[in-house]
Amino acid sequence: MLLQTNPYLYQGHSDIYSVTSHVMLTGRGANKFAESIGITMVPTDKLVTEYERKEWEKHKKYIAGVNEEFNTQAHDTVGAVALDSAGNVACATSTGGIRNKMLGRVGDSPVIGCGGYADNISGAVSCTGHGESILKVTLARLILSHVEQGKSVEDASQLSLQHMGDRVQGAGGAIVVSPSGQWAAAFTTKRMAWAAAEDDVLWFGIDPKEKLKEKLSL
Ligand SMILES: NC(=O)C[C@H](N)C(=O)O
Repeated sequence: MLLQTNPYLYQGHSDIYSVTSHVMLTGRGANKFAESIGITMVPTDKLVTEYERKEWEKHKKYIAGVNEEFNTQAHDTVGAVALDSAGNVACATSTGGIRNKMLGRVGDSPVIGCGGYADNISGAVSCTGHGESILKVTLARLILSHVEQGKSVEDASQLSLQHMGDRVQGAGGAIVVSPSGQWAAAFTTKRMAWAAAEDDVLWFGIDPKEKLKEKLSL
């Protein structure tokens, strides 16, 4: 399913290599490509829920609202990072973006190195939070640069989120996994719902410093 006019990142799609060596398409070109590989097109209004329509009515002032909101609240981005038994890492980031954005706004989520990054040398990251801030500091790549310089995934995430707060006053969160299986879920927003499956244990949390665990029945 493709939201019309949304940027469509198709890196990793199995059909891409037979079509082009580009890694990102947007707008009309993305729609044409999606159609050509059989992705179902739906009208934009079919993706608008009643709840979101009401929230949009409430938050019509973009400039005043958006940064503060991201600095305090959790949002709707869904991210995943994974490591397989052969040592391959992967990331995925999907978002509804932000409310009341300008036509043409591109957030961090589809931009490589910002909303996500994966490299078998250093690991995989998926980010959430204030997109403009994440773009300015290239958050996903920044975290992995710290990992490449010897920091643990936990320290690398904390340092990078701290840097984003200091330099551009933006809040956010990240999940990270390294090729050796170290992982972290870090955030500077008030809350971030996260979970991690490691062997037969499920780790999860939502508030700062919360780290609960449950044995999985496999
Ligand atoms: N909920 C989010 O994380 C929003 C996303 N990062 C954006 O700014 O588009």
